[in-house]
Amino acid sequence: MRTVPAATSMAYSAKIGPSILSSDLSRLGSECVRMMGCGADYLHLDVMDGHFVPNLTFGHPMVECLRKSVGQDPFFDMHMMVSRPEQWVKPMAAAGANQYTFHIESTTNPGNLIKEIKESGMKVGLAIKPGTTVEELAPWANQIDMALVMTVEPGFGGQKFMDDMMPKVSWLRSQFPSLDIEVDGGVGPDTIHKCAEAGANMIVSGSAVIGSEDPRSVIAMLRTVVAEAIQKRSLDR
Ligand SMILES: O=C(CO)[C@@H](O)[C@H](O)COP(=O)(O)O
Ligand SMILES: [Fe+2]
Repeated sequence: MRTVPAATSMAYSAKIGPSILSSDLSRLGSECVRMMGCGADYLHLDVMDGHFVPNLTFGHPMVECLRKSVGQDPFFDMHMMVSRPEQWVKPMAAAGANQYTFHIESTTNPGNLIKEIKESGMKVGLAIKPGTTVEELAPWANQIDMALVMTVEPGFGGQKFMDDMMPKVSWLRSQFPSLDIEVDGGVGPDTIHKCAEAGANMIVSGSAVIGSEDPRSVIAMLRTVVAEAIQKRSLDR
């Protein structure tokens, strides 16, 4: 009887999501199309409200236009760096968002928000800032689709990767072997090995991908490193 190779039993896979924050925002639609054409698995869209973080980007009207412009296919992971994330669940779902990733620091009732996001037909991501412990996220891990471990203080692209967040990723991977775990902030060819070894499988990369002359090669390199780490973990089990 044939046995199923361990590698195929892993529930998660390597996915690369460019953060379009560092692109030419006057050409957001074509930048998204360009990233998908370069092999991106999904798009990470950073929503900032000037309150939860000291920077301002865009909201659901922009997402609605983007969806019309890029079509139904690209998966939109909305990174909601906003206070009162409850208020944008329905508008984001209507605008065409696929995943609503909110910060645990921004709400007093994560359980209810998770429920509302699911009822709106979106996947749920739960993010923690560098100062938030992974134990605060853990009670919700079985109810969410993805955990986001921030590797910079949220608010700006182009910051330095924080190595000391990697124990959070390793711990989550050990406790929740099939959970999608995303890292975001300062991730690129120089830092991807640490993320991959710790157990991250969804990789947000802004300036390293967008600022590259060859985004296709950078995306492919990031995916290969993560896929190899996943393969290695599955064989070690
Ligand atoms: O959420 C954020 C910043 O708050 C990120 O998504 C960054 O925009 C990623 O950009 P790089 O750090 O990769 O340049
Ligand atoms: Fe982000």
